[in-house]
Amino acid sequence: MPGMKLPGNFFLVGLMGAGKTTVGRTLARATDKTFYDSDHEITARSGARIPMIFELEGEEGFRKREAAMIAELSALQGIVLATGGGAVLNPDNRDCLRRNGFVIYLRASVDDLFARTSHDKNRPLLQTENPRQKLQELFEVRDPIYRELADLVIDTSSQTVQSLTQRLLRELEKKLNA
Ligand SMILES: Nc1ncnc2c1ncn2[C@@H]1O[C@H](COP(=O)(O)OP(=O)(O)OP(=O)(O)O)[C@@H](O)[C@H]1O
Ligand SMILES: O=C(O)C1=C[C@@H](O)[C@@H](O)[C@H](O)C1
Ligand SMILES: [Mg+2]
Repeated sequence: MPGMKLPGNFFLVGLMGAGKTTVGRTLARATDKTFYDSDHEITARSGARIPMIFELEGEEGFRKREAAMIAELSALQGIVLATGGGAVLNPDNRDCLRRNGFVIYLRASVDDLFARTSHDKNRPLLQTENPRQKLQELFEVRDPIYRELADLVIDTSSQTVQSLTQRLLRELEKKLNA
């Protein structure tokens, strides 16, 4: 199915470690779209990594940069956008995503999320004594928000990135042709 022509933009949402960046890249390649990652764009433009932005400007400062980035990127055409895990907390961001593309929620269990994030220090919200519990709390708050926003929910448990991408392509084709 590589090179499949699907219309519009795809926006990936989900918690830290859900695979938005990883799956987003392969999905973009398979659909001939341009890949963007809001976290990477914020880092590239500010010249500061995310933990540094949190340190200097607090989470509030980061969220302002994130909202500006989501507004700008979601207005583009023919893209796959991996959003930051917390982007959906802002109703303006949710509106931008809803209006400008097809929203995919990559859903994963807290155990999987923990396993996929535990070796990476680049996520300031998980630099706590008990990152697993933090992920559990974030899951409880955000899972209903991701579900409400999403046009498609994909369960990522026990699935490789390749098989997930193939499944996504099949589901997208079905939905978009329905
Ligand atoms: N389906 C999967 N199976 C196994 N490992 C995966 C899967 N999806 C992603 N990973 C791995 O989990 C880690 C986190 O993935 P990724 O960075 O894509 O998550 P993310 O959703 O973009 O997180 P963040 O919101 O923090 O940016 C990476 O090391 C990636 O290779
Ligand atoms: O879940 C979150 O709130 C975050 C997720 C990451 O993608 C980054 O956007 C940042 O670390 C915050
Ligand atoms: Mg990411």
